[in-house]
Amino acid sequence: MLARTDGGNVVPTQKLAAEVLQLLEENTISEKSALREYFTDKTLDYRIRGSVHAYVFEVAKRRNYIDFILQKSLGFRNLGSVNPFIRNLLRIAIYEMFFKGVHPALATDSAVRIAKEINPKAAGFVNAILRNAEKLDVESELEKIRKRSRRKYLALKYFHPEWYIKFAEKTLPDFENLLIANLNQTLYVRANTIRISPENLWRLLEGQGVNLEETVLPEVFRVVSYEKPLTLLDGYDRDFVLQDLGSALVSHALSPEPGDVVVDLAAAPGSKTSHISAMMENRGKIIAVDNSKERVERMRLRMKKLGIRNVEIRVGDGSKFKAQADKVLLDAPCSSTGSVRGYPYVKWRYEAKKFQSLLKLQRKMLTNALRIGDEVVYSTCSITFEENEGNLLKLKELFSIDALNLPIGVSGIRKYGTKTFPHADRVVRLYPHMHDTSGFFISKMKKI
Ligand SMILES: C[S@@+](CC[C@H](N)C(=O)[O-])C[C@H]1O[C@@H](n2cnc3c(N)ncnc32)[C@H](O)[C@@H]1O
Repeated sequence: MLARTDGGNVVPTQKLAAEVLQLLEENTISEKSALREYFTDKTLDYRIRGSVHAYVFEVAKRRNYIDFILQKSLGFRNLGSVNPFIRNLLRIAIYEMFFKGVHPALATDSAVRIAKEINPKAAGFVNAILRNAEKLDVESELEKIRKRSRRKYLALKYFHPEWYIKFAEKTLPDFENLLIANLNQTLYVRANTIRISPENLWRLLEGQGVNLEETVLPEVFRVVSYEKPLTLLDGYDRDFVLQDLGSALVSHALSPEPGDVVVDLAAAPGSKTSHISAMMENRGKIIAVDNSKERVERMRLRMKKLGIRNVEIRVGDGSKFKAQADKVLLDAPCSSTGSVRGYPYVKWRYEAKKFQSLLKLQRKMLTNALRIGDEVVYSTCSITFEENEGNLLKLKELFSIDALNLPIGVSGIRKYGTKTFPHADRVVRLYPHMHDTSGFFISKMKKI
């Protein structure tokens, strides 16, 4: 597909997608942020945007497999030493050849043309690498890996890093189903009941070509199909938000009431805050805290568009923030291992050291949450034991755990290596392969 950019030149979408992938590789931002940033100063038709969006997500999802093919095709030269734009252009061409069903000659031709524009010398290189890739017997290369290491093989087969497989196999007997479910995202919309009833939202979206299905929550619908990107529809971030069903269940675990004072300690970009506000009928008070100024600013604009009036937004450190509340939500910063359906790049950014400091931060924030209020909901969009049951075990002298009564979910993990979490049946886990949600952990505790 060809895109006409602001300068009036006709540009292939693969070039735009390679630029977004480069942005993503060079900054610790999500696919959605990279696309938003990239599109800011460009007027592009929504179909072009859609095509760039699809390339970015599909390549990001399979990055290890694509890089495996590229590295084999490069021989001794390291893929990391290739110019970043060219590297991402090559990734796109490999994706087209091996997954999109584009004829290898066509995929190569379009990558070579784009490379020629950037740097004529690079065009020959791109051509040579893609010809090598076309000749590569990927199946037998994979077979060699399978014989050497089952985990390495599964990592390539299901497009996940080895550390993820390691976590998943320790956590779930049927972890391969999770890996498969992680590859396809289901979208959900939540009615902003401050402005619209769920019935009227259904009509509003149906009138714009969206097919919906009911879920276990009356205000949340599963998106079956759509014609135009949901973010471009009338009512987006005003009458409805895009929010995973699992994320919406977290606010139900908190069960806020109209007169409550609630503190949301890691609130941005405000999906749960806005849901809690709607459940409180825009009454009472929510203090929404986050330490990222940029995310807080986005949240501020969003709350305004949603018509929310009972939220006080603060930039602050949730591990030290002082307040008093009836109920506290800590939807903690986490490794996001449950969110890879919607944020595939998360898979390629894990660092063991960062993981350890995240665990410490989560415990500090949870300890502070219990200073602020007697009732705390602790949730993460992570499937690891350490960030969830593991953290609760470490702080167990501070609280008792209340049983949750959510319409879907399975118990937490009781046995993990040498550790035993005795309250597994009181906490809830949600999994992509079981519940068609992001992976979530939800727990509710009372201070003792
Ligand atoms: C999982 S996200 C929260 C999502 C949010 N609850 C929602 O539903 O939209 C975690 C948030 O924690 C914030 N964060 C990280 N460290 C923090 C800290 N020390 N204090 C407060 N917020 C923090 C991040 O900026 C991020 O916005």
